[in-house]
Amino acid sequence: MTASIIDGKAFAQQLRARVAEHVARLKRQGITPGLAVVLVGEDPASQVYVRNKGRQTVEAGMASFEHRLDAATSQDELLSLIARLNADPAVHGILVQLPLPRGLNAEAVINAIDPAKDVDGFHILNVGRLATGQRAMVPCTPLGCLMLLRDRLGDLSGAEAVVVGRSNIVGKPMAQLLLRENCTVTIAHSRTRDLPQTCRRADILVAAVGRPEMIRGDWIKPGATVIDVGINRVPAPDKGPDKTRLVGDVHFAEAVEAAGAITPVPGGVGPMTIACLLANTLTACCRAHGLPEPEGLTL
Ligand SMILES: NC(=O)C1=CN([C@@H]2O[C@H](COP(=O)(O)OP(=O)(O)OC[C@H]3O[C@@H](n4cnc5c(N)ncnc54)[C@H](OP(=O)(O)O)[C@@H]3O)[C@@H](O)[C@H]2O)C=CC1
Ligand SMILES: Nc1nc(=O)c2c([nH]1)NC[C@@H]1CN(c3ccc(C(=O)N[C@@H](CCC(=O)O)C(=O)O)cc3)C=[N+]21
Repeated sequence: MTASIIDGKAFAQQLRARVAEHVARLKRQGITPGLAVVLVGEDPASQVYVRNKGRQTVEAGMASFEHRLDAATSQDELLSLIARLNADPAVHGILVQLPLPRGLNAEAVINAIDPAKDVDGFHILNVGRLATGQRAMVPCTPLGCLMLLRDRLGDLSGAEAVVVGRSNIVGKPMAQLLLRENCTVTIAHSRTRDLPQTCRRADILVAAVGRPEMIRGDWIKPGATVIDVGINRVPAPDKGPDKTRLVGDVHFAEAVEAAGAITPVPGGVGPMTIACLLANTLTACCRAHGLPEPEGLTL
């Protein structure tokens, strides 16, 4: 069996177009959704993401506010920027790019964000709301994965879902969303005793590990739907000296022979993350103005 390739790039483009339509309607009412992105330090990968986010925010018709701070920024300086953004009515969404440089306390910074503007869904209040089934801001990457899964499979009820990875930004919220969808959810991690055998149970396998091509073809149940969240830059000597390419956490060439459907890297989950960030910003803006929320853009 050869898997169908889930085109996250095309799905994300459609989602951004729908967001842009709603934004245009809001602007005719005199409201412009605004997203503030805070980047501390000079991590090259983060700079690329932040630039992409800013560009796509503007393309959707929203206002983009970029704050680039020196790596030596103190916790107090960062917290006072967050306080200003919380108070700014033109800012409906705030994203602090992670990881933060050493010396800064990410937990404290995230929990200082107004939960209503927490478009990453990382604030403890949004985490708790998601876990208890209350209306929350849902983390962008898991939300994007869920949209792809629903589009492909429809009702997920009763499916065996295995999430490899238990980070606060991907693995745990992904597991919460799958549980909400009535999947039977297993969360695997570095202490899982028999990872290959655990993965073989999965009708839905989500890989968020950060280890290039770790998940092999024979770990995949025939016909399973595989969502590869991993973004790993590895050397590509075939392309020339010093060249690199992106690979996921799943060994794509092997997995494509076993799975029913699979997301590629790049062009899978990554573009969905940014599209969901824009959707969350739109949702936050509508909530802030007491307007009805556009349908189908969040849970
Ligand atoms: N496409 C996108 O939009 C995004 C992609 N990413 C990518 O997703 C990947 C995961 O990101 P993130 O969740 O932040 O990563 P973290 O490093 O925070 O978490 C990795 C998780 O994988 C587990 N793990 C590590 N090694 C193994 C192993 N050998 N076997 C089983 N489990 C293992 C860890 O287990 P333990 O807890 O026991 O240490 C941990 O729970 C990365 O490649 C990242 O770049 C991240 C965010 C967005
Ligand atoms: N507060 C915070 N929120 C995040 O959501 C967040 C973060 N910090 N820190 C880093 C991770 C990573 N992340 C990605 C977003 C888009 C792509 C993406 O667009 N990827 C493209 C390729 C990009 C490329 O070519 O480098 C793709 O997969 O097709 C990837 C990864 C968001 N993250």
